[in-house]
Amino acid sequence: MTVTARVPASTANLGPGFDTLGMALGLYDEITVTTTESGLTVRVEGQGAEDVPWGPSHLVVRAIERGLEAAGVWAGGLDVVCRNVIPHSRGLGSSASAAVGGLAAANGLVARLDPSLTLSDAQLVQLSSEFEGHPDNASASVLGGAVVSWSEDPADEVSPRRYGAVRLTVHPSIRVVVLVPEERSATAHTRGLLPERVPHADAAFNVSRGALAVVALTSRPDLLLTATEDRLHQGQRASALPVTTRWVSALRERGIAAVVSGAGPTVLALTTEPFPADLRTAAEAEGLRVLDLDVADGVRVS
Ligand SMILES: Nc1ncnc2c1ncn2[C@@H]1O[C@H](COP(=O)(O)OP(=O)(O)O)[C@@H](O)[C@H]1O
Ligand SMILES: N[C@@H](CCOP(=O)(O)O)C(=O)O
Repeated sequence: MTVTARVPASTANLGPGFDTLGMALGLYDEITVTTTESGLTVRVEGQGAEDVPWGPSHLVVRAIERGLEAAGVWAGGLDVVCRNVIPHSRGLGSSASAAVGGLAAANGLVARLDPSLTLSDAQLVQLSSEFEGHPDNASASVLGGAVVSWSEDPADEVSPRRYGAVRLTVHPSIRVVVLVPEERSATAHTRGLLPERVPHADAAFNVSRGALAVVALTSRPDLLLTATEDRLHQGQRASALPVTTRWVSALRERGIAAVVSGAGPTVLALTTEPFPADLRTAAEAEGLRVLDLDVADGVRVS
């Protein structure tokens, strides 16, 4: 049996929605899994091929195994081929896409073996968020569109944290542009820069902007600039992301709703107009890749 999962990248936070809002983006990794008699073979092409392990500790392999285990299915052996397009450690959710892609591929195998065991989207959101830790990225790659995600504290010490998400339909006039630097930034590192506590006024500020972001994304794109303001994470991470911070400010000064994509360093710009040619030229001259992307649907398996 062979299945292929095509999984989109994602952008998390969208400014104020720290660990909550996300959006699936039209850059895709493809994972092809074939069941074999025994053993494991892994081949990786494209982004990260030289960096990730080609064996049982590979994120995609671990996610496939987790998906099979969750469905109660066992495979004698696996051949896994990853064709990666999503850049790693740039704030485009590559690790969440790897988790979602592996789980979805496993689910494709399960569906062929016994359709009654197939995992639902809600289970995929739960498993991928548990697995990777960022429900804003993971649920966007599962469900597509923009998402509001949440988590609930476990009832006891042995139960897992519970995750949920709903999909929002993004207003058709919203265009997405990302500015992707060459330099990497590990999410774990920039999360470490965040303070334990935040002032109440800043929390209230982000509550208003986060709620407004849902309105702006779905029906009032004219509110995007205000709706993408944030006081909870971007300023706190700025020292680790000087180029990103400069570009976010420069775009916002031109009236473009720009934010740090996930934990950075990519810049996400949401516009209703074509991205200004002078800014594109200037960003490219600094070595940033400027990509116009579609808002994507969720992971698909064939
Ligand atoms: N497709 C993949 N296959 C295997 N490992 C991956 C894949 N994508 C990401 N990873 C792992 O996740 C790390 C990046 O995760 P992270 O720092 O959260 O950044 P990102 O914003 O890209 O998710 C990579 O260095 C790599 O170890
Ligand atoms: N909400 C998380 C999102 C991390 O996204 P990534 O694409 O940078 O891994 C955070 O801001 O830490």
